[in-house]
Amino acid sequence: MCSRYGDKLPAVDIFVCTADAKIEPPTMVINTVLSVMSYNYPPEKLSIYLSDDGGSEFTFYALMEASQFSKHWIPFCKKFRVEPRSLDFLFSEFQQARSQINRRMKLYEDMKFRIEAATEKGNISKEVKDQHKGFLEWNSQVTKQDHQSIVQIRVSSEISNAPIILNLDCDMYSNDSDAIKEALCFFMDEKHGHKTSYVQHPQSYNNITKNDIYSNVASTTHLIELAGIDGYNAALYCGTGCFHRRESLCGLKYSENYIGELKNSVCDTKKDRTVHELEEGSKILANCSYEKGTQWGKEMGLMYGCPVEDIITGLTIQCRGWKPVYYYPETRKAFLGIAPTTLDQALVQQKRWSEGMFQIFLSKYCPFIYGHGKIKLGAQMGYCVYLLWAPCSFPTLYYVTIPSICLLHGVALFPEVYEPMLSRFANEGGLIGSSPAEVSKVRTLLHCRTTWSARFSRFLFWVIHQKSRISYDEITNDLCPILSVKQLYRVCTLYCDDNYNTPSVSPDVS
Ligand SMILES: O=c1ccn([C@@H]2O[C@H](COP(=O)(O)OP(=O)(O)O[C@H]3O[C@H](CO)[C@@H](O)[C@H](O)[C@H]3O)[C@@H](O)[C@H]2O)c(=O)[nH]1
Repeated sequence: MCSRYGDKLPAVDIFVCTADAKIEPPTMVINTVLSVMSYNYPPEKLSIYLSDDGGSEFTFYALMEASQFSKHWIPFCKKFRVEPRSLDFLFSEFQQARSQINRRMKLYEDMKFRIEAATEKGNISKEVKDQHKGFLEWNSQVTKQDHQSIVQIRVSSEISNAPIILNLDCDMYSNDSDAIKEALCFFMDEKHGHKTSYVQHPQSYNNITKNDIYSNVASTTHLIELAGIDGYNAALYCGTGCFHRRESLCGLKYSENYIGELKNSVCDTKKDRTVHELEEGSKILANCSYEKGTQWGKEMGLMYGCPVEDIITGLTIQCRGWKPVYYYPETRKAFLGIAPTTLDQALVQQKRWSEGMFQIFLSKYCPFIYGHGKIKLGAQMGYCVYLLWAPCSFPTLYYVTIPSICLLHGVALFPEVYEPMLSRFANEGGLIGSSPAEVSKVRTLLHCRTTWSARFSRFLFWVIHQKSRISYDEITNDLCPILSVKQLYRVCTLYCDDNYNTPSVSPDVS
């Protein structure tokens, strides 16, 4: 792609967001930042932003360390084509490559030690603080909830204004250094590229446990549901691992006249302004009060006011006429994150998601209302697979509890079999046309005083026999592995009473 488009490749802004230095350790955050800094992409076209809602000076310090470390790390990655470019992962997984990476590993471990020691102590030494004037922003009045502006999306419009934006959670590192180029293939497609608003990657994890009891792999979601909904041009925006077209994210409506040129823009304003001027200008934009009375959070940028702002944002973009793409690369996942591994983490996450999605269903953003006439019916229904997670928990709960309890207590799950039903089953089983003696045998079978499940099992066995016209011996010896009738047979023999003793001899069915 670089050789084909050369200088015409668009600039890309990458946003990593973090919120709490305790839950999201600064070393993890810089792992993500360093992994995206080392993309195989012209460095002058890449701008990386870290949004720290918690305003932690430890994260700031970690970034400062990372910027020093990157001078050793990025050239090394590019020279030896290291994959993936997440330090923690690489150093823990590829012990055999130690000799090659020993020097970087030592540098990294020293840096990690310094950052962790400062975080643990809750204090950054004066010596370190003197190295960067940024530390002056932190004083005794600064708290997690109330601090000066750090970075917001619209800030990048002041600084780099790239036409493509990648947004990432801080625990989601880049696992494929060519991911930007792959995503650009969609945006730069000559036929359909101009309609593409975003390219969403699945949310995959690198800490999947052996039994994956919280179902973090989510194969059904990733390989079937999201891919299926994409067939209706309605890829869901999942909040991370997503490449956006800046214009569509900032509220532009798609129209047939839209050319969709990805201008290699570096904001004009940047050229004549000093770093200090840019910084001051950005602070105004980043302040929460900037968006009061504007369309930010309503029509522009991410939609606020809902725990799953990403789903709503994706829906509104699609309703403005854009066609997003869901991309599941088969060879190498583009991003890997950290999945919840304990019950409380999993419950909190699932509860927040299902609550937030049900809120959307009940709000004016319900896809059947908001999306009516704007997106396809299949897409509206596809959204509801997720938006109705919360109420779907009731039937799910029923299916996992009630049948198990019934089976344990020998209670019938289905109504008792009675005469009109029998004729239907008999038809299915090929009994119609059988001799009266045969039919009578089945009747006896169904009405003998054993448990309901035994009767039903015996009946199934009979149906197989009738359908296939082969002997019981053949069924049990040859077809058991395929049809699993052996268990059925056992159940039959166990519950067989005097009225009917099929399993031992093959009845005459001629
Ligand atoms: O006030 C906040 C809260 C969270 N975050 C960051 O947002 C990301 C996701 O938050 P998290 O609490 O880890 O939520 P998850 O449930 O793991 O996130 C998934 O679900 C969210 C809601 O749909 C999406 O926003 C996320 O992108 C998606 O990964 C993390 O990097 C946080 O640091 C902030 O920047 N500010």
